[in-house]
Order: sequence, then C-alpha cells, then structure tokens
Amino acid sequence: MRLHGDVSDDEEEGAVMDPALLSSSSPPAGAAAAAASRLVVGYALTKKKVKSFLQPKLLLLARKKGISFIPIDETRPLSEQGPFDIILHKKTSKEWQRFLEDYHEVHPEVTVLDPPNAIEHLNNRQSMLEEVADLNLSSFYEEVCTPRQLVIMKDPSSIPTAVAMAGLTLPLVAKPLVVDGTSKSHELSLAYDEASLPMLDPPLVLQEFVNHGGILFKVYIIGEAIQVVRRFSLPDVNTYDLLNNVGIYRLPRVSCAAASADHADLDPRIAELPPRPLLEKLGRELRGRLGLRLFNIDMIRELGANDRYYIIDINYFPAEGKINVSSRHISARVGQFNIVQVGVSSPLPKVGLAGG
Ligand SMILES: O=P(O)(O)O[C@@H]1[C@@H](OP(=O)(O)O)[C@H](OP(=O)(O)O)[C@H](O)[C@H](OP(=O)(O)O)[C@H]1OP(=O)(O)O
Ligand SMILES: Nc1ncnc2c1ncn2[C@@H]1O[C@H](COP(=O)(O)OP(=O)(O)O)[C@@H](O)[C@H]1O
Ligand SMILES: [Mg+2]
Ligand SMILES: [Mg+2]
Repeated sequence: MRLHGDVSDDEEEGAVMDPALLSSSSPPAGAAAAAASRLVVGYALTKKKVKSFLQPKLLLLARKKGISFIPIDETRPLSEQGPFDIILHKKTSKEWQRFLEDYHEVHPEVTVLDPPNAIEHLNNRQSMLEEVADLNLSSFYEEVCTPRQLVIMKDPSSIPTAVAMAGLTLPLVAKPLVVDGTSKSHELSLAYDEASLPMLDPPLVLQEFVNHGGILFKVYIIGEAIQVVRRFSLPDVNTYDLLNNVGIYRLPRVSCAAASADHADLDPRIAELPPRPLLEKLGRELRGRLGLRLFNIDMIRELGANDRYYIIDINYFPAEGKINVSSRHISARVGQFNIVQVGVSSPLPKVGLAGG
C-alpha cells in the first residue's frame, strides 16, 4: 500500500479541512468520489480509529492521488458494496473473518490489509513477541531480543513462586495478556517487590523492566516503508528505587501521549536512533514472519549496552497520525507523567519521568 509513502513524501504543512473530503464518511457522496477515483479503499474501523486515521490532511493528499476512502457497512454483504481495490480493517472476529474469506473467493483481486488471523496474533502479548526470538540478524553487530517474560493465566497467589522458578529479576512490568483495543488492555503496572506480586490481576504477562534512558523508539512499518520516531518512556529504575519502593505502581500511558521526543534536548547516546540498516532488516523479517504490512514495533535500547535492543510491544495498524508530531507540543507534555502507586496503602514518593 503506497498511501503512507505518499503522505510523508508530499507532506504539506497546514492543510485545511475541505468539507468535500469528509465524503469518505458518508456512503452516497463516498460512492460518487469512488467513481472518480483510481483506487478505492473500503475501511472497517472503529469511530476512534476513523477519527485518528482519516484526518483532513490525509484525505486531501489521497484525493489528489485519486484515492478515495469508503466506509464498509458491516451489516451488509461486502459483495453488495464497493467495488473496492483495498480493504483496510483491524478486526479479528470469526464472523468478520468468514465475511472476508467469502468476499475474497469472489474477488481475489482485492487486497485485504491484513489477514485477520495474522492481526489476531498481535492481540496477545505472549504470541506477539514469539517471532522476535527467531529473527535472523546474525550479520548485524547489534542484538535485538525481548525482555524475559512469564505468562500468568490465573491464581495470583502462585506468582511469587512462578517468578522465582523462572529466575526473573525485579522490578517487573505487568501487562494484561490480551490487547483488545480497550483502555484496560493498556493498564500496565510496575511491581517492585515479590511480596506484592499476589496483588496483580491475571491473565497477564510479567516482563523484566529494562533501563533504557527514558526514551522509546516507535518503528512504523507500512508495506516497505519504515519510519522511526522517539517517544518519552518510563524513567530508569535505580538501586535506591528498588530498595525504597514496595508495592504495585500503575503506569501512565506514556507511549501514547502526543509528545514526541524527536526535538527534545537529550543525551545523544540515548537519543541516537537505531541504525537504519538494522531497522530495514527488522521490518523485512517481521513483515514476512507476521504476515502483516501495517504495524509498529516499540523498541528500547538498554542503558549502558548501546548495541542491545529490546522489542517490548508490537501493534497492528497503530496511530500513524502521530508519526509527525509538532515539537510545539513537547514542552506542555514533558514532565507530566507520574507513576501512581496502587498496591499498598502508605504513600510513597512518586517516580517522575526522565526529562521531566
Ligand atoms: O488511539 P491512540 O492514538 O492512542 O493509538 C493507539 C496506539 O497508541 P500510540 O501509537 O502508542 O500512540 C497504541 O500503541 P501502544 O500500544 O500504546 O504502543 C495501539 O496501537 C492502539 O491500538 P490498540 O488499542 O492496541 O488496538 C492505538 O489505538 P487505535 O489507534 O487503534 O485506536
Ligand atoms: N520491559 C520493559 N522495560 C522498560 N519499560 C517498559 C517495558 N515494557 C513496557 N515499558 C514501558 O511501558 C510502555 C507501555 O508498554 P507496552 O508494552 O508498549 O504496552 P502498550 O501496548 O500499552 O503500549 C512502553 O512504551 C514503555 O515506556
Ligand atoms: Mg506500546
Ligand atoms: Mg501496544
């Protein structure tokens, strides 16, 4: 799909809302627009996603390129709609899967982005990282791995023993096992001590926390195009924090905040982007292994180990609208993140975000 390349190549600052462009959200006008288009993209997305993805700027560029976006009515057979050249979606239900398969049998020429079963693979924080272990990056100096992790399905009381048996080192990041687009599936917490682990709420993944200088790299893979941006992340945990903090701390959603770290005044060793050839190889390998063309990788670089990267999260059809975030947002956002303690009753010092 060449849409993304089109957008970043022809980036136009200050594109204004053109009412005609909103035709993409109304079927009759959309059908008229489609008639004049060279490429018709049918989409089945949540309202939230439509709002964040189909922004006026994208629609303006798409229209210039002869591309139109038509909403799919999921209550009607696909064959009665369109015709589409591409179907864009982020749905994995069995019913929708059958719908798409039936449609594809009749219209094999239509590109479906992407196969629902491949998308589903990313809806579980254990399976999403499985392919990273098999990556063939032997020709690179850098190492790319995942933090050591453990899946807990039930019985919170068994967590301390399971953690000890797996040899995981505290602190641990606890992440809901399933990622289903709800805000709950992004409610993460940090566990500092073993005794507090039974307070966690399975099913979840427990992942070793990796110090990374408070900066995260969001690597966007859109077909063959790759784009990387820096985001502010969680602060490092030092020995003092480990000795003085107990309990479970709810983590803020730092990565989804609008603040890009691309123009902030950072230590160059922390700010340095991962090498381009590494990202290109990573993108190619993961695209093939995951069978997906539209996703992003959240990557961190271990503090003090400049050649070791960890992939901590992979998201299908992420918020591409945030790739080019203006630097003017930064000063308003930096420093507003706090880690809020939820697991013990006595108040403990809050841990601020690096750079804040
Ligand atoms: O809604 P947003 O703008 O916070 O975007 C979410 C992404 O935030 P980010 O790219 O980090 O800023 C978010 O990325 P993270 O998981 O926060 O790294 C997901 O891609 C999320 O999709 P889902 O809820 O997992 O289905 C994305 O949600 P949708 O765009 O699918 O609604
Ligand atoms: N193992 C880890 N070590 C250090 N920080 C982490 C780790 N896992 C997650 N984080 C931090 O928590 C944030 C959210 O975690 P992530 O796995 O990306 O979940 P989500 O799907 O909700 O974005 C990351 O952007 C990063 O700042
Ligand atoms: Mg993430
Ligand atoms: Mg995610």
